[in-house]
Amino acid sequence: MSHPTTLPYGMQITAPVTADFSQILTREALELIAKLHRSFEPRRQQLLAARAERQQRIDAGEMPDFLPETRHIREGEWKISPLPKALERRRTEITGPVEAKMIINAFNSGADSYMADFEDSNSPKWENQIQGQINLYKAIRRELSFKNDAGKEYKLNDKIATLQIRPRGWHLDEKHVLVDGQRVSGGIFDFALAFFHNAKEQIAQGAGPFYYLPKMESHLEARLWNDIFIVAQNEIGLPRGSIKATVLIETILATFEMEEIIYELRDHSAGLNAGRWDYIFSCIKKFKRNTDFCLANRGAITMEVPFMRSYALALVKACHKRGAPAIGGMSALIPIKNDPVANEKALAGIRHDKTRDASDGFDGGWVAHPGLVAIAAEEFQKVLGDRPNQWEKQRDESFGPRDWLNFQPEQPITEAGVRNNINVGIHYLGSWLAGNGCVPIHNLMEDAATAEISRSQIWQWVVSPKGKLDDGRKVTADMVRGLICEELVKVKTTVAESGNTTMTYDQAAKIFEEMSLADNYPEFLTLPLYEAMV
Ligand SMILES: CC(=O)SCCNC(=O)CCNC(=O)[C@H](O)C(C)(C)COP(=O)(O)OP(=O)(O)OC[C@H]1O[C@@H](n2cnc3c(N)ncnc32)[C@H](O)[C@@H]1OP(=O)(O)O
Ligand SMILES: O=CC(=O)O
Ligand SMILES: [Mg+2]
Repeated sequence: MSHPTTLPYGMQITAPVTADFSQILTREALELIAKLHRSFEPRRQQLLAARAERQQRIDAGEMPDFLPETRHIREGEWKISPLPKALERRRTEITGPVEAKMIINAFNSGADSYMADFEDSNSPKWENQIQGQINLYKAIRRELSFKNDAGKEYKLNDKIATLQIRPRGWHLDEKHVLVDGQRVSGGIFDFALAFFHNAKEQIAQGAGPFYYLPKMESHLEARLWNDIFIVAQNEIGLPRGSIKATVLIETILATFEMEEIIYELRDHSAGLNAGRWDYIFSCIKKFKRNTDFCLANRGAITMEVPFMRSYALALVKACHKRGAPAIGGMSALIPIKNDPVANEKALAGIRHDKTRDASDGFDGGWVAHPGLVAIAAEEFQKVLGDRPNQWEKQRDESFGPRDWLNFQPEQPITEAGVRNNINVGIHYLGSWLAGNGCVPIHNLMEDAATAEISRSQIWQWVVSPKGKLDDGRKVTADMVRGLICEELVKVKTTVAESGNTTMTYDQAAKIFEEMSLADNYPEFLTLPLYEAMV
């Protein structure tokens, strides 16, 4: 293992640092990571411990509600700091993993914004993380190009989307980088590298540095990011408020603290996004021990069921009250090749999703694929016309626990639904272990968040007395084990037919079984997966 860079005092890197990688892993950038680690790691650990303690209280029957101690924030008059022009128009935001071709395609897609993803759609192999940083560094400087095996060349257009970057969540470490013998936070690592190398260049270009912050469960977790931003800006000599960040509301607990989260980040806030897939996962995870709680097949949990709809509307309300953008989430539908009828249906589904979000007051929404940008743009255009956004649209409903904790529907749960969760879960885990964090499966986009739903539903259907199929059979561990064997064969056949190796799929099935049948529900799928990853 070579280390072209002299490492800061107390730092170790346990993965290869090639000559290419050392362009990003520079001494100065690593100093920032070490500084942020020493300043904030104890707080990250306290907040993770607080999550675990709160989960124990919820397991024992406590239900979430608004915090009495932050009432003055919810009732006070305040707004976020003004946003730069580059963030005024976000009708279409494309997202995707940080590989060179996809970065170029996303920037060129015609979307207003591009969220480069080190999180749900990315498998955090060392090579993916560092190569992703190199790719973004080059793209920001218009130096990124790519040639595929057929010789097709990819280059950035003159007009490209505004970049936002999503680092990993608080629960994930970067296991290859240690400071004083401790692993650093994956989120701090991703943020600090991107920020250190690019923030000044982005400011010179008039757009950035902008981030997306995932999977938070409380306003105190948002305060941690805010404090990190303050130190990072100071360290490189940028004024406070140079950074702007959009928080994904994708946990049920964060819904009770939406205004507090915006408040904590108010100098750095670029609003909220409705991260629907992790949100569903979070609802299952948080109330998994409640025998009254059991959701139907994944396909039945749409944005239109009451608990999802009330959360989405409350998010628009919270944002616009505070002068902040409200960005819609992502439909898992993607264009379908070689089946025009199915493709039409998928595109109609996207149109429906974006029409609803635009009419509800969202200022824009996410798409998974360049082929969906124009449709999303058309639907927002119909509602917004010439306005870049609809921040002025105020909603006046009151939402609270009665709406957000009304977890329906509970049926149908079907054998096809059980099989689908198993099939998708194994397929996704196998791809992730092979280094690919976003996969089309059965014509839907699948990523870490959707895979979490699949394994959590299996866990819940086995444990909950309500986990019964529509034909009366109880979902049991034995039933699931049998179906895992059958679905593994199908997954391997599909993967082999698509020309990919099936090497990681037996391990994927084993991990899926452990994760969906363990007595103690594992908090995140990606935690054991990351340890298993070589
Ligand atoms: C829950 C959440 O967190 S949602 C956010 C995280 N999820 C995402 O970001 C989804 C990102 N999307 C993707 O990774 C892909 O669209 C997939 C895996 C779903 C489907 O990928 P594919 O099957 O390769 O799509 P397809 O073959 O139709 O792609 C056509 C072209 O569009 C490109 N493309 C597809 N999706 C994207 C994207 N999101 N960004 C940039 N380019 C893309 C492909 O690279 C391909 O390019 P090429 O023609 O130059 O070779
Ligand atoms: O990150 C987005 C989600 O839906 O999860
Ligand atoms: Mg998510």
